Amino acid sequence: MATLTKAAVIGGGVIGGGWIARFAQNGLDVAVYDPDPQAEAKFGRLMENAAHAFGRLIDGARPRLGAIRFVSSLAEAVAGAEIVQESAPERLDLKQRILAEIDAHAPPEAIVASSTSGLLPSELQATMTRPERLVVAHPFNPVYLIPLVELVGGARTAPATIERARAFYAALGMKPIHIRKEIEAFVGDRLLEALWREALWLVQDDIATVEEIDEVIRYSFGLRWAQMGLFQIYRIAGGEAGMRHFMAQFGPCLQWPWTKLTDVPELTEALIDKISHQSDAQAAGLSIRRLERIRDDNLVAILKALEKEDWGAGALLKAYRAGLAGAPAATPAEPLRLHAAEVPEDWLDYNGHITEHRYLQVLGDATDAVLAHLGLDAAYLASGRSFFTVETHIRHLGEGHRGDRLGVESRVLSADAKRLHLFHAIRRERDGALLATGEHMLLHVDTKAGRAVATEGAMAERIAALAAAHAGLPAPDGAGRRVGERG
Ligand SMILES: NC(=O)C1=CN([C@@H]2O[C@H](COP(=O)(O)OP(=O)(O)OC[C@H]3O[C@@H](n4cnc5c(N)ncnc54)[C@H](O)[C@@H]3O)[C@@H](O)[C@H]2O)C=CC1
Ligand SMILES: C[N+](C)(C)CC(=O)CC(=O)[O-]
Repeated sequence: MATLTKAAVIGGGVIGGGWIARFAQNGLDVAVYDPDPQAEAKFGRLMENAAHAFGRLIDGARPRLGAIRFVSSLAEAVAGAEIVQESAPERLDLKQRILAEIDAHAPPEAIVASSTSGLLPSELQATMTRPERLVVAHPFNPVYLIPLVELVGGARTAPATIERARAFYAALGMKPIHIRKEIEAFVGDRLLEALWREALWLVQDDIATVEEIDEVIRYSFGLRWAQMGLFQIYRIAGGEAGMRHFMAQFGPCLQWPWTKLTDVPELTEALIDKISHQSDAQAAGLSIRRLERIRDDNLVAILKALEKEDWGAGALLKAYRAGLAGAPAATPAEPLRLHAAEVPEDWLDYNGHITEHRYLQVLGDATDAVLAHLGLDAAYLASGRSFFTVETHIRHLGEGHRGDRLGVESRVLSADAKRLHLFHAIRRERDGALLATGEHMLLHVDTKAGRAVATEGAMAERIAALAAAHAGLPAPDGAGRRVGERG
């Protein structure tokens, strides 16, 4: 479980958005400052992917979702924060200015972390009055799935800051690695850049296309790297004689040279055009959002496969999940917010509003999210138990339009051994308008016997805890209403 509870993220783009998701999914309340007026909407789309991925990765017990607030000033965001994650654009002058402002407004004991991909922490902390609390915490995209975070201290970083940061990121299911000496681009990006530089040469010299290079990687060493990295794989490639034999056999070719070494190809317009056109052809019409979903689903599958083998990033995932399962269940007296969706064109009817059955789709997905939250996962289904929805009442209260983001608040109205009575409110996120409610009765069933049976064990405990927490909330307007009733 997270060691801290209040975070601030400064800059909510690709990386800041990933941090917000990882923090909130681990129960931290997150305040965000980003001057872009579109930042919150962009984050909403990223969070949809992150929620989908986290739901698939952690299909059992999960921490409560922390609250996320976009605020209008940096000072407001960092007030009361225990960890501030700076994730603004990669410019030293800008970051120095932002870090000085964070330093002036954040509580003195807060950790100040920078997501920089390569700037030196000693330079970043130059404008800070409390430089000892600055640490580079360099993540990898998507932050909500990739575990590594490189921790790099500057000349004036306190060793205690590194240790606090290490404990904090580890508790989020991440793999913090302390890079002992500060160098530009640290370790991960040094390696990636060497490969990228060589790939640019190969494209420029018409040796291979963008797609062919990606195929070379994903059909060969890409498969090996996820589980054993570089050196251990080469050790095995040395045969029984191991690394010494490998070095003797392949060391000399470093001098031939096989590579263009460190020359950097000039990024001419022609080379940029060539790479962009080849990349467009490779994508074959798949949008960035679709590609993100494919990437995330594959990452989840790889992590889960490694988890079964108890190896590498999978062993880390296993330990993290065990920690979550062992942690006391956090069941605050507030509705669950587990499902969100954006209204696409094909959800609209001839009036230009969301058509009826799409409400049922959103409600059904929200019910699935609640069940997953309660522990309905593949293993539970395989054990021959599930839930069936046996009754539904939908009220249509407002009009949703294309592009609206919908968020669902879910409540347990009541539960007994076999029944689960749910109530969902679908709200438009922009203004909180209530568009529809759904009330549903579900039965817990033995799918082989085809009859309702009592829940048991962890499932029964989680339902009881949630029902007890929600029992303290005021009854939602419209719950139990019959069709045709007034008011
Ligand atoms: N994109 C990547 O693959 C990775 C990026 N990083 C690092 O993360 C940091 C952010 O990069 P991205 O998220 O990719 O960039 P981005 O461009 O997606 O996001 C940057 C965000 O910062 C906001 N911003 C601009 N000025 C600001 C200010 N004065 N105060 C607060 N926010 C401000 C922008 O509106 C934007 O939303 C950079 O330091 C980058 O090197 C680290 C790992 C991977
Ligand atoms: C391209 N990049 C240097 C910003 C990449 C990273 O920093 C890490 C990553 O996610 O590959």
